[in-house]
Amino acid sequence: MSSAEKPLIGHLVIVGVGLIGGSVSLALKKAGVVGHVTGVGRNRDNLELAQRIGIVDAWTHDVGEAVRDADVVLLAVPMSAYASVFAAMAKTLPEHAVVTDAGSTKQSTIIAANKFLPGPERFIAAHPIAGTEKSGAGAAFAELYEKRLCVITPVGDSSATALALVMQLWEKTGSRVVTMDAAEHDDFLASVSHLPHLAAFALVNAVRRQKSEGHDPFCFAAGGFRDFTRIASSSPEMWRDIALSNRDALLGQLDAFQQELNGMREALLADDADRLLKEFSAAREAREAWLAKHGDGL
Ligand SMILES: NC(=O)c1ccc[n+]([C@@H]2O[C@H](COP(=O)([O-])OP(=O)(O)OC[C@H]3O[C@@H](n4cnc5c(N)ncnc54)[C@H](O)[C@@H]3O)[C@@H](O)[C@H]2O)c1
Ligand SMILES: O=C(O)C(=O)C[C@]1(C(=O)O)C=C[C@@H](O)C=C1
Repeated sequence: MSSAEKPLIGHLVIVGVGLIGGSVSLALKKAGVVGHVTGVGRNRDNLELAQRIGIVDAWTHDVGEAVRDADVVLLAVPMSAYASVFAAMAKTLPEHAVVTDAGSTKQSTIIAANKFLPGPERFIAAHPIAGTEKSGAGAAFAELYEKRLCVITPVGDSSATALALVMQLWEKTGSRVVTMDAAEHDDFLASVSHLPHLAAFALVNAVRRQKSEGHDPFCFAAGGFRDFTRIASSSPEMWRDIALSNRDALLGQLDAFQQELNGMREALLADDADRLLKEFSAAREAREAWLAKHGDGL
């Protein structure tokens, strides 16, 4: 970007400068499409770190002040913080400013925007389907979204200009943008993201509860346990919020998963080798097909 050129986004305000918000800033800076980035958060140490490592150019604890001359505002906070963040920016958000987010569930964010944001038509909900089990600005990296999907869930009265800008923003992070209905998004993510996290937390707890004196099953855990449970190292607060904000879809997925486990239990109880083999083979085939098609991200 030459000094005479106007960047795609003059002033970007990121509320929640953690893994996700920090990585958006690093990616957009790397792409040369953002002028000035202000970070908003609660934790001083995290914000100072974010400035030191070049994620933000300035920071504040005050959402209302930060958005006063924003062009784009990105929410990358836990799901339970949306209502208070939207309410805090309501009075000072300039009319031209566009708002997007990175929350893991989409219906709840649209409901919060409709309730608390003036001009909710300039809120374009988004979800980059990329992450790690780590949290905070120190975990952010510019390449997180490269070759990953970003789902955008516009609604009927979404502003066309806001939608175009938000699509460009996410494309500039390196992701492939797809648009989808918010309810459909929440149903899909309940099965391929939220259920696996609950299953990982539950599995670690099941093993943890088996611990007794002189007998620690964790001593014998290796690659299988490590691969299955990496995501159980994720932020408990973040996952509490995601689970509650997609409660109904997740309850449906838990029921379906329990049925699968019951089927395997029955087969085992009945020494039904054929049924076990059939179930294991079908799962392996489905996973291999997924890896072949989407294993590199898209
Ligand atoms: N981690 C992932 O893999 C992943 C992937 C995609 C989307 N998401 C979603 O992105 C969002 C952020 O996740 P993350 O992994 O970056 O979490 P994070 O914990 O790394 O960062 C969140 C930041 O928000 C700050 N914060 C909390 N409440 C706030 C408030 N009221 N006002 C301002 N700042 C506040 C925290 O201090 C923290 O710095 C969540 O909604 C999450 O569901 C996460
Ligand atoms: O790779 C991880 O650690 C993740 O959990 C990332 C992951 C997921 O794939 O479930 C988690 C939450 C999101 O909203 C999107 C992506």
